[in-house]
Amino acid sequence: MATTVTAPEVRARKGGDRLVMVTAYDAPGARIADAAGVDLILVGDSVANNVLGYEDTLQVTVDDIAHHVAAVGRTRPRALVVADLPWLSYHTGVGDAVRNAGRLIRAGAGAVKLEGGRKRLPVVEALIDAEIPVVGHLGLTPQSVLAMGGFKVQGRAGQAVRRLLDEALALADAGVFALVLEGIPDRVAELVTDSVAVPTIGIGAGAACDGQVLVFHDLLGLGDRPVPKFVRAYAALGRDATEAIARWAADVRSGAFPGDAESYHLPAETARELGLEPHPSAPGPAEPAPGVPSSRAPAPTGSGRP
Ligand SMILES: Nc1nc(=O)c2c([nH]1)NC[C@@H]1CN(c3ccc(C(=O)N[C@@H](CCC(=O)O)C(=O)O)cc3)CN21
Ligand SMILES: CC(C)C(=O)C(=O)O
Ligand SMILES: [Mg+2]
Repeated sequence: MATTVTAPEVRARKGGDRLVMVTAYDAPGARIADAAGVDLILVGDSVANNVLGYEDTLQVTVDDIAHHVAAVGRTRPRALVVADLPWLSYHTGVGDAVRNAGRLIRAGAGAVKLEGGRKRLPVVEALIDAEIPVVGHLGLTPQSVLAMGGFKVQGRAGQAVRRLLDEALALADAGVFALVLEGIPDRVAELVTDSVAVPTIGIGAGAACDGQVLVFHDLLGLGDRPVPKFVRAYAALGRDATEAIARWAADVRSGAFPGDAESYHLPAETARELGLEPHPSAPGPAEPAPGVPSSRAPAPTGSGRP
């Protein structure tokens, strides 16, 4: 069994092999991501948009995230599971923040992520004091959507760039083991990456970061709306899934589904006892005594598939 990726191992990847992080919100998503060999799985508060049908991430609660973290954690992935601290779970005091983060760790996370810079330093320090590894998140921070006036690229003006760099340095100083940079110009992310001692993980932050993160549904083409500019879709699973269900629906309506192969058959003996025609691919004698060898039924003639 491969061992789990740890926060110190992620920290040590600064300037080394690029880090790969993807969101996952449930067990099948986590298994798919882990089988692909990603380093980190993010149980993002973007579960709000991508799974729960909300317009923004402000609607999800610690209960919601814990529920999804538990599903991901049950798959025992090799990747490090990072849980987003949702909006208002760390804004009401350091004690609340530690208790809420602790719930996500007990639900199965190996680290937590929170949004914001200098004003989050007391919380970051308290979490680290409580032995909880923390990932920072700067730039386009979706929990600030109302304050930002929309999902807008950040760090475009000189003063904003200087502030971003200062906040990144302060978070790294406080002890975050990685820093997500979202929705900032590539040159700004490069400046931050070259300045901080911890790995940067970019999303809409250009190619210079120490790693990249994307949302599962965006990467796989599972979303229901246009994706941001920074997404590259490597599959069209939403389209494929709709086509598959439509083909099945047509087979149901035409009677082509289910076929023989998808049906159970009466044992020949029972059929005869009831005066019915035995099915050509019927199994042998009904319910043979355990351990008593029975003559095998003839192999099914057709696969039952078109
Ligand atoms: N499916 C999904 N993907 C994400 O990347 C994502 C979520 N959901 N939900 C939470 C946040 C919200 N995010 C978003 C949402 C929209 C834009 C967006 O439309 N950006 C504009 C930028 C406009 C500008 O300021 O230049 C774009 O056109 O890309 C960006 C990030 C990122 N996160
Ligand atoms: C976009 C990533 C970084 C995130 O925070 C999320 O998916 O919730
Ligand atoms: Mg998030």
